[in-house]
Amino acid sequence: MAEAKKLGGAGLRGQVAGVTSLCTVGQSGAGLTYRGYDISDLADHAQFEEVAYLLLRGKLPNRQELEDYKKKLVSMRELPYAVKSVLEHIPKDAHPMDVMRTGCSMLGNLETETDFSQQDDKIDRMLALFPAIITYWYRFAHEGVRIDTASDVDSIGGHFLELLHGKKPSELHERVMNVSLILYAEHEFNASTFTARVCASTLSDIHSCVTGAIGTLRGPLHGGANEAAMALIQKFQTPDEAEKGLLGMLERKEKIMGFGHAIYRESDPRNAIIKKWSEELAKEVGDTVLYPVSVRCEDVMWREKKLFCNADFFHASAYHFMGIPTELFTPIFVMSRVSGWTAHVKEQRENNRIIRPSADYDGPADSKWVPIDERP
Ligand SMILES: CC(=O)SCCNC(=O)CCNC(=O)[C@H](O)C(C)(C)COP(=O)(O)OP(=O)(O)OC[C@H]1O[C@@H](n2cnc3c(N)ncnc32)[C@H](O)[C@@H]1OP(=O)(O)O
Ligand SMILES: O=C([O-])CC(=O)C(=O)O
Repeated sequence: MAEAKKLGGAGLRGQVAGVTSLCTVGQSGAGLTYRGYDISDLADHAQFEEVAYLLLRGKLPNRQELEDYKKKLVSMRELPYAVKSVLEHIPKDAHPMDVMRTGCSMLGNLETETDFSQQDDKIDRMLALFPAIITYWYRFAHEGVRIDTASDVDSIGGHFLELLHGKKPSELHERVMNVSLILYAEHEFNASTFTARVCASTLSDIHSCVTGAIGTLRGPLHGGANEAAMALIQKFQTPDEAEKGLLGMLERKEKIMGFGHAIYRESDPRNAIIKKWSEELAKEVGDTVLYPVSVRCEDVMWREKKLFCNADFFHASAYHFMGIPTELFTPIFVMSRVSGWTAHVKEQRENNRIIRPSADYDGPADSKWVPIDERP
């Protein structure tokens, strides 16, 4: 019984649950790779669309292939009328991750994957449309405007910023979005990806796999941590205040969002990359509070608990400096991770057996049936 309880609380940590050729996480010497490419090389040199192609088509595109792929994605940006109509009926105070989940699910009703040979087109359509789904709803709910979701900004990150702010983004902001989408694209058997693979293993359709994954990513222990990290850093006016506040939280055994990781033990390689961009953006906007507060949080957590920032922590300030509302942080994660989720769905489909582990039973034995009127 005690053994079963221990297992139940272990979150399958350390169990190998399948095989992938998409990504390695936490291997010494190379913290994170996508199909063997180091994350810092990809963040320094690649476009997000190039990385999506790598994950989904199995190799880096050549110049012509990348150009064609980007053109295809740009051509798929028109939101169907029925999706717009559903989005217009979602209340202003809905959680944007619920909007993403509903938008994806509605798309699945309109453009159902009836045959797996359609998977690449369905996936590309989601990649192309997710920025429009969230910004169409957000701007309609908050400003009462029906935005035109077509645009000639050809990057997915730049397109999102343009739809959100109603103007072309600066080169710096488009670059940071690009890096951010690359960092979030893929991460082996994390909870949301595993959800997508379990769904795929039943031979379900691609929109169901992604809808389930969005629901899993929403939680604050996973993708939702970037929003929770923002709420944390905004509580403090100075680094000293942040230090005092964090020490109190640690004493009360509260979880500090944006810190720690299920696999990495010493650092999350994505942190140094997004931290650098957050610093650059802080300089651009003349911030003297959020960035120094974030750095102090990082120092205190390492000094006190040997806990390090994960990918989410410095994303909070970086997104904030680009004028992105906090509640849209996790939907950006969706715009990116849909590439990783669907690459895993494709991989699962290539060598499928329904995923069905076992459980150790620790409930009562030999329960005797009691008629309803005789129950206490
Ligand atoms: C993109 C992503 O999804 S990254 C993850 C985003 N999530 C967060 O930032 C939420 C905050 N972090 C956490 O809750 C956890 O670190 C998780 C969920 C990411 C990983 O959970 P686990 O694998 O269970 O963590 P781990 O085994 O390393 O925990 C070791 C100890 O450190 C503690 N700890 C871990 N993270 C934190 C944290 N952020 N704040 C305070 N304590 C923490 C745990 O409670 C545990 O303490 P215990 O032994 O007294 O129970
Ligand atoms: O791998 C995990 O458990 C969580 C994570 O960092 C991610 O999904 O990017």
